Amino acid sequence: MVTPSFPSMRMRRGRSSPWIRDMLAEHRLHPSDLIWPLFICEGEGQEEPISTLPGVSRWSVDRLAEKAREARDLGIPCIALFPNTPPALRTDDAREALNPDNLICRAIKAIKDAVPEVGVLTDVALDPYTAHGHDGVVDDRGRVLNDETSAILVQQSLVQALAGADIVAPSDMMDGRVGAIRAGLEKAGLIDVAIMAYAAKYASAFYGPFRDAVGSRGLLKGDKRGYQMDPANGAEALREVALDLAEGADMVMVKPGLPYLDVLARVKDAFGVPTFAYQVSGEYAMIEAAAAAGAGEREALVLETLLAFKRAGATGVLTYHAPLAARLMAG
Ligand SMILES: NCc1[nH]cc(CCC(=O)O)c1CC(=O)O
Ligand SMILES: [Mg+2]
Repeated sequence: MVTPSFPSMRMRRGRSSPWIRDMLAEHRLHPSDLIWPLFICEGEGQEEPISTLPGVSRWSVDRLAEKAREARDLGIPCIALFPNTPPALRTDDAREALNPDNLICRAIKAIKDAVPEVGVLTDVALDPYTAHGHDGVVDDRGRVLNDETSAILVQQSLVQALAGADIVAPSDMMDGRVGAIRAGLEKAGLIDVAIMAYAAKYASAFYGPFRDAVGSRGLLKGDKRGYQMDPANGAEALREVALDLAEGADMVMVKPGLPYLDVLARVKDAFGVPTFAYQVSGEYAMIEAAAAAGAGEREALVLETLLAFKRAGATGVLTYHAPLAARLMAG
C-alpha cells in the first residue's frame, strides 16, 4: 500500500465540497435497505400508542393495508409483523400461535390481499402467546425446553407460511430450529418461503419497549439468558451463524444493532451472506429520548446510525424509524 505523506497528501481535499463528498462516499442509504416492524392489535379502526416507544403504535388488522401502501410508496420492500395477543389467549402451551386464524395470520392475509408486492416477514417464537412470556414452553422449573419448543415452532412457521408470509424469522434461539423449520417447509411444498434466522441474538436490556408493545413485559418470569446469547461473547456468534446457515437459513440477523456492530462486521466478513441488523426498540427509544431532550437531532441521528450499519456490512436494517428514514432518503 502506498503511504503518501503531508503535504503531498491532504485528506481534506476529499471533504472540501458537497459534490466531492458525494462522489467519494463509500456507502449510500436507500429505502430498499429497510425492513419496517409493525405491531398489531385486536379490534377495528384501532391505533394504540406505545408509551415507551413514542411515535410507534399498534394497529388493528383493518388499518394494516394503509401501512403496507405507505411502505410500498416509500420504497420499503418488507414489513415485519408482531402481534399483541389478547391476555385471555396466552397459555402455557402457546396454542394460539398455531391458530390459523390468529391475529398475525389475519394481518398477513390483509396485507397480502391489499399490497401483494410488499414482502411480509413474521416472527417465529412463542413469547406473544405464552402466559409466562418466554419464547418457548417451559418445564416445571421454568426452564425453556429446546426440542419440544422447536417442534411447535415448525408448526407455527407452517401456519404463518400458509397464511402468506414470505419470510419466517425464528427469533427464539432454540438449537436446531432452523433445520427443523426448513424440513417442515420443504415437506409442505413451501419451497419459496425464506428463513431469516435471528442467528446471533443477545440477551439484551434493549428489548424493554418491544415487550411493552407485544404485552409480554409484565408476564415474563425471570430472564432469557438460558437461550439468548451472553453480551460477553463475540466468537460464539460466528458458531451460531455457521449452524443456522448449515441448517438452511437464507439470511441471518444480528440483534441488537448498534451495540453489536463488531459482531455484525465479523459475521459479514466471515460468511458473506445476506446479513441483517435489528435496531431494536431500546435503541429507537434512546434516539427519541435524545431528540426530546434536545441532546441530538432526530433525523441526523437516524441517518447516521443507519449508515453505520451499512458501513459495518449490513445488507439491511430492521428499524422502527423506517418510514421516517425512507422519507429522508427520498430528500
Ligand atoms: N422473540 C421475541 C422478540 N422478537 C424481537 C424482539 C425484540 C425487538 C425489539 O426490542 O425491538 C423480541 C424480544 C425478546 O427476545 O424478548
Ligand atoms: Mg442457534
